[in-house]
Amino acid sequence: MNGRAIAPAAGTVLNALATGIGSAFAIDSETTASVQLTPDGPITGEIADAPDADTRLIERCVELVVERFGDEQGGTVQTQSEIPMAAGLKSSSAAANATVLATLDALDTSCSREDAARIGVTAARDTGVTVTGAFDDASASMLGGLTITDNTRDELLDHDTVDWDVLVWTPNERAFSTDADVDRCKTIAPMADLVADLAMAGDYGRAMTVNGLAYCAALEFPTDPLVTAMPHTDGVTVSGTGPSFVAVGDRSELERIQERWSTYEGNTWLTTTRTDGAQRK
Ligand SMILES: Nc1ncnc2c1ncn2[C@@H]1O[C@H](COP(=O)(O)OP(=O)(O)OP(=O)(O)O)[C@@H](O)[C@H]1O
Ligand SMILES: O=C(O)C1=C[C@@H](O)[C@@H](O)[C@H](O)C1
Repeated sequence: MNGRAIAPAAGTVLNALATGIGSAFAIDSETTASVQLTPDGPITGEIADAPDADTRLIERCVELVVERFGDEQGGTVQTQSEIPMAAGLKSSSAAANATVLATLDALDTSCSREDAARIGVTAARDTGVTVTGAFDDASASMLGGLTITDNTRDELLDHDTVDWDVLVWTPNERAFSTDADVDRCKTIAPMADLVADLAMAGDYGRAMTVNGLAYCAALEFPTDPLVTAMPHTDGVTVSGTGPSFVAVGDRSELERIQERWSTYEGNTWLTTTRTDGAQRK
């Protein structure tokens, strides 16, 4: 009873910490989960190249799928990831989605992709790795493309296919979502409402940039990456609760910004959006 699945990372259009409404888009960097189920026994997890990292999220994902679709199986789950952990690129959503699909694969069963994402969101809430549940990130990673969600009800408000080049800057430091100052984020709710209106109207680039200005102020991230990129890109923002930044736009313009962002410490890389989402392998 073995299963395997992959799920992509995502970048932010609208961070949901202020109002519960969020929006994210899948990008081409992924996490692989492998699950081996046994007739009984405990469920244990392992994260490749991160022996000290917290494995409770992926263990809870296996547990929830077994509770709903299995027969008290135990087993093991391993993740291997290209996505830097706690860097704002939705590593937790990708790990949860890949693990849920790999467990369904091992049980030789299935459910709708939206429901599979909701199981991962429940696991994230149960293990305390999220503030709102992050159904925005989970749905973008699971479905591919761009999603807009109401995280207070785990409801999909919109799903769109986007085909963008994406520039990412990932500084060396890490920022766990649950360490973010949620009260400060709530003070920028009027700007989050504006971002939601822009995103619902399909004006994703401007939505991202307003999100970036508001959340860099609230979470005290630098605004220089935004100001540098703004004249040359369609949209730029701090992603999630940071510290990564993402910009979208014309490839040759992004290459110019890449030169500027490469002077910052950390890793700057060009990628694309992903329309295919999470998949069994
Ligand atoms: N590859 C992975 N395998 C297993 N668990 C992971 C993996 N990546 C992240 N996690 C879990 O997610 C937690 C980090 O979640 P967090 O939301 O802070 O990061 P993120 O999803 O990268 O950030 P953001 O939500 O801002 O994009 C880790 O402590 C770990 O429990
Ligand atoms: O933990 C959370 O609830 C979230 C974390 C970030 O990724 C945000 O971008 C997301 O909107 C919500």
